[in-house]
Amino acid sequence: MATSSGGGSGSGGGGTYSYRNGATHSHKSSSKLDTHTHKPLSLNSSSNSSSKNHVKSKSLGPSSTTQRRNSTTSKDHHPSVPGRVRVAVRLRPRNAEESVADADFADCVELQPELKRLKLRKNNWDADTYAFDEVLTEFASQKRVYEVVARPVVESVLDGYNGTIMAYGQTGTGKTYTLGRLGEEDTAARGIMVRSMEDILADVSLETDSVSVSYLQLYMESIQDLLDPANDNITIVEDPRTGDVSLPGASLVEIRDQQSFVELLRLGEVHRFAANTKLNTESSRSHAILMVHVRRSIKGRDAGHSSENGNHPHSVKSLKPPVVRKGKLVVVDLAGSERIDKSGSEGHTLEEAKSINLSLSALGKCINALAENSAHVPFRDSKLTRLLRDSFGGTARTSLVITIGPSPKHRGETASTIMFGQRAMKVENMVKLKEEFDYKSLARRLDVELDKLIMEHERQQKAFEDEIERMATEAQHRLSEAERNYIDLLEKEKSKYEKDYMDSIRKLEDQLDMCSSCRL
Ligand SMILES: Nc1ncnc2c1ncn2[C@@H]1O[C@H](COP(=O)(O)OP(=O)(O)OP(=O)(O)O)[C@@H](O)[C@H]1O
Repeated sequence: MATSSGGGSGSGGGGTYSYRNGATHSHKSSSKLDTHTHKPLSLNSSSNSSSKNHVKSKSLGPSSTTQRRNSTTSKDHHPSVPGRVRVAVRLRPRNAEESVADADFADCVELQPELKRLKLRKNNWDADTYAFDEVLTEFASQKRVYEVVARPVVESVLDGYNGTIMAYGQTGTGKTYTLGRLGEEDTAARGIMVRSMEDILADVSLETDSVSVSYLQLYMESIQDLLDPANDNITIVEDPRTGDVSLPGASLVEIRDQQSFVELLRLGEVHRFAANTKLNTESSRSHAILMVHVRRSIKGRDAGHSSENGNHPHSVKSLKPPVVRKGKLVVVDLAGSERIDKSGSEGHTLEEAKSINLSLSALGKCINALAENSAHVPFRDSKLTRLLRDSFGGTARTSLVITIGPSPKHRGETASTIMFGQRAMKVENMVKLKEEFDYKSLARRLDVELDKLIMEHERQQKAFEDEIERMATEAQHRLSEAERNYIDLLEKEKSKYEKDYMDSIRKLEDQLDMCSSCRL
């Protein structure tokens, strides 16, 4: 797993990376700030070591669609640019229950969005302050949340990178609201999944590119297909050479329009609900994972159309396969992060809680290891981390939104969510462009080329045969005409000789007559 500890000289755009609609932002963010001095304080010894290693992340590449369309330069050696995991915190508004129960109490957090800081109240007079990449208040619209949390990741997926958007937080704090809302009655409520697909479909060309999705649930260390519920024990396959993670057993549905994607999400939700009812559990106890595979062919680099450009079809260039960029977007709605001791679980619920705990703590351990640049990152400890291996801290661009509630009753959970987000901010990714030659499409193109050549050959053969036939017919005509002319000529000659002969006979007869009369 490649992590970057120095340099920070990323290519593709230059400048310090910031969310698109935010100000340029330097990363002192993996730190708790002293409330009074606002000086960064270390969280623990590990943060010391990591902060030594921490460098400012450079731009993750062109962010606008226009720039993206123009950035199709040849990159045969997949270049890597570093990019830190971006972490946004989102506060859910008080719900009805909290409005009544906590009426006399201040919220446990105070947000300072313009400073991108959050204050976690310890008591009435003291608070810890934390910096995040983005601080989203209870008034933040779904559109804004999409723009700051997800759009940069979606854009990099369209550029051929892997990207991950995760929501982490206690049950009921708005993870599903943030990621999974379909927004059918109220389009303004559309969540990150729906908005991501809108942007993807708006940017790809369905003639040359393809978009396909898998939708899964990870429950008690077993991966279930939300698009095909009978398929409930999917295995994870890791490519030892590239490190790519795939789920060959999962349904992969090609998406051609937004409506069919929304239908698919709805179907997934129905299956998720049914599966969880059968298992006597709640959806919040499983992780929901949406995988979107975007495969794009790179225009302007496809040398295969040389014949169309007026060049010779057999030029060497036509043997260069077209380039495809493959991006994978993984959107993970993590299970509720509450601790076992607090949930007071027993029996099956305890096992379930342990399983969630196992996967979330494995995720936490991987985050710690990545943040500390450890040689070993324990990805293999859980299915969740195995699944995210190529999407988190590795070769992917990652955005994490941590969701919190305002209630002082859940201060402990809120604090632990904040700590999780703080650690994730230290994870440096080494982003890799996933670009490869498309040999299959080259073979297809060569087949088409061959068919064209065969047709052309057949056409020329036929034209040649037609020409031979035409010439033979013409020769035949000429021969017949010559024959006719010759016969005419012979006839004329014959008539002439016959006439001359008759004339000579007549002359001789006349002469003979004259001699006979003289002799008499
Ligand atoms: N930002 C928000 N604005 C308005 N309502 C919200 C917001 N976030 C969450 N809610 C509401 O809070 C409730 C819980 O949200 P949600 O189900 O998304 O939480 P969750 O974190 O996904 O929970 P679980 O872990 O149980 O799945 C829902 O009724 C949701 O509509």
